Amino acid sequence: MAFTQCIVNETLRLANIIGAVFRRATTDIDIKGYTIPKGWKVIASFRAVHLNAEHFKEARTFNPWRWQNNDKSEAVASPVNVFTPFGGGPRLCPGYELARVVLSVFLHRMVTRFSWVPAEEDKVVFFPTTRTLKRYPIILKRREETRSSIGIGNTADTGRQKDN
Ligand code: HEM
Repeated sequence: MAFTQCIVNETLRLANIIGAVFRRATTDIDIKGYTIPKGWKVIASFRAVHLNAEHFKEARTFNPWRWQNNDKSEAVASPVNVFTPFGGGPRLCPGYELARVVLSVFLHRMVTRFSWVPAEEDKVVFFPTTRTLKRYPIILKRREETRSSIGIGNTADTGRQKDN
């Protein structure tokens, strides 16, 4: 499921359910010329970093191929810790591997077994959390029923090259 991982990464980058985390400074901290005094609360915005064009080329475009083979030509040179959908350090999400497996299996089955069309227009919103306004209603069909009529093969996990 290599390409599925690219889809999962790109989705977590652009539309992660958790946009930021809160921290409290336990001591005075100097960062890039600013001092965060001890006791102050700070918000670490993953979203701001994930959508920063200094770190990701055309950062607001959904481009799962940027993750393929860690293609460096797609990424702007950046430190390794700019992609942090599950946080990092001592409070790193302990469920991150489970979450990735569940997402991957769900997506893989969904794409290879079903086809769908939106049932009505919907919209992604990012505040206070990432979600779709109408829970993205779809009309779902089993692929077995549609494969011959609309010519779908099992190409969902093969990436751009084989999609053409
Ligand atoms: C896409 C799915 C998920 C995302 C994006 C996510 C993201 C995060 C993030 C960013 C944090 C760090 C919060 C912080 O630094 O304050 C966190 C913490 C945590 N997550 Fe997740 N998570 C996901 C799924 C899960 C799952 C499936 C589980 C458990 C089965 C889980 C359990 C936890 C727990 C217990 C913490 C608190 C860790 C601590 O404070 O030491 N998460 N998660």
